[in-house]
Amino acid sequence: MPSVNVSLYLVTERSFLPPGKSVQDCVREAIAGGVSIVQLREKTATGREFLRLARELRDICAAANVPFIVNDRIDIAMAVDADGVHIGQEDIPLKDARRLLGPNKIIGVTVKTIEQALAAVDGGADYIAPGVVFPTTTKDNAVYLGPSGVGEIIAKVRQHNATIPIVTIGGINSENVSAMLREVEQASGGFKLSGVAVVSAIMKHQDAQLAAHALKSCLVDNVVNVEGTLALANSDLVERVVSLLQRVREKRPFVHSITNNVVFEMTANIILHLGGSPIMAHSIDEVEEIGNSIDSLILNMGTLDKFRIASFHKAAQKANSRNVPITLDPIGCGFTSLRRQAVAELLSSTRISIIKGNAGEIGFLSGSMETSSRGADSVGKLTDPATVAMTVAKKYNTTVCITGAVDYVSDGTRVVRCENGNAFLGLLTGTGCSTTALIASFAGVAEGDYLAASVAGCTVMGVAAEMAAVKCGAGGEVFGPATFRTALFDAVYLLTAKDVQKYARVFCLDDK
Ligand SMILES: Cc1ncc(COP(=O)(O)OP(=O)(O)O)c(N)n1
Ligand SMILES: Cc1nc(C(=O)O)sc1CCOP(=O)(O)O
Repeated sequence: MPSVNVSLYLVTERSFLPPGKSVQDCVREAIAGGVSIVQLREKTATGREFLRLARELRDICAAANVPFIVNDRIDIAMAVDADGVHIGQEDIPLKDARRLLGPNKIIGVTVKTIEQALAAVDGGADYIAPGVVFPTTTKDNAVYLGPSGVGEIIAKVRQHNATIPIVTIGGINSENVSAMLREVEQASGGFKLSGVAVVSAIMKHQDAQLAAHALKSCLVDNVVNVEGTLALANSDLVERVVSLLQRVREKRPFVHSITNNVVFEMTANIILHLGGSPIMAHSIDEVEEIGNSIDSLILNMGTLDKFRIASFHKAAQKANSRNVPITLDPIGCGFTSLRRQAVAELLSSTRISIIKGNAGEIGFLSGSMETSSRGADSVGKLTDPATVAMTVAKKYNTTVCITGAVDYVSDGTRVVRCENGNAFLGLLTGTGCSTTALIASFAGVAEGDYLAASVAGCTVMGVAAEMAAVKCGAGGEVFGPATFRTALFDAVYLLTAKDVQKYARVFCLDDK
């Protein structure tokens, strides 16, 4: 039997599907997004339902030339002539499964220990699945191995001289997968995983194709036999980010920040580490003069007062007169009447090149009732952030960037999804303002392409966060948000064009 491609393995769970979506549609979309193998796992289905679903999914998978695997039920796998089965340590033993299915069917085995892994290899399994690699709520009481535990199993299996595909499972999503793959490779002494298996990261997604695509793009070069760099992201956009990064480092744009008291030092440093030249000044007595020589202006509405508002207007007038891009970070703009009035006045009297905010802030500007602000924090969720970004961009004739676990950027015509990032970013105050500072630095050299500048800012922050998060765990230098901050700033400073090309996950949503 040729080696099975387990690079992106979808395991189904109907109860996770968004309302109105069928498991068949989800599987079709996921295959279009790059899933390489599908397993039907429906623990609550009756035997008949399971059989019917198995038949339908077998046909969908066969049409796409993707192997179709049945979880646990060898009888159903045989009845529908599936490509194979997946069994756990409590299921029918591998030896009996092989006797029933014959040599030409795929048998995958869950393993939790090195002993179980070697036994499955010696018993003739076609792939093994050590896990869970991260805690998951999809399966109760799953034994947690962590990336280091998975790495140890891979090391022992490879030292045993086995080339069997190894796929891990449990709590994997597009935010944690890149870092996890690198950690596993490190812990195994340099052996890569053959793939990742996911349930919720695809099944819960409104757009399973996009979800699969995002995961798949993280596998490039990090998983055995998944090669290439840009094919899965929008390569033109990635190249634009690379060229903006080079331009910032060559031209050192002079970026003026009128920003909040919490992030003064952080903003100056992130601009400096990227390659720009920061100036932090908010006195009304000098902002106009400073405006004579700057390349980019940031108006950040945190810790707002009437003096800062007056400085905003004076600096903005000067910037508009010189065609210098202005990036507005409307912190908590719907939260108090001072902020509501300030943002309304600024947007009606000033040409703003980019508005960068969280869902609560941009939701407020769109008139949406789905989100609100509690101070600087966003409350609630936008059902369709891509459309909200586009609506606000059109309304204010600007470029809009909504930051969150996934960022959306729109210039009113196009929408781009930026998927890099890491959960640590949410634990460190000021990372949103730092993204604004990166965007503004790129805007200073973007020659009017503010969509690209915004995508560049979000992507650099996201990729740097992923690279910093790799240093978390056994033997690493990141223990929590404080050490993450140091690693993040270093990652921005050290970021190369190659890193961007390898890790950027940016997608132009051309159906908008
Ligand atoms: C790819 C993959 N890995 C692991 C499992 C878990 O299988 P098992 O241990 O049999 O547990 P249940 O799925 O039966 O709950 C899997 N299904 N697929
Ligand atoms: C089906 C399954 N088996 C596991 C094991 O380790 O044996 S973990 C798991 C569920 C993984 O779901 P999610 O991708 O949503 O975390």
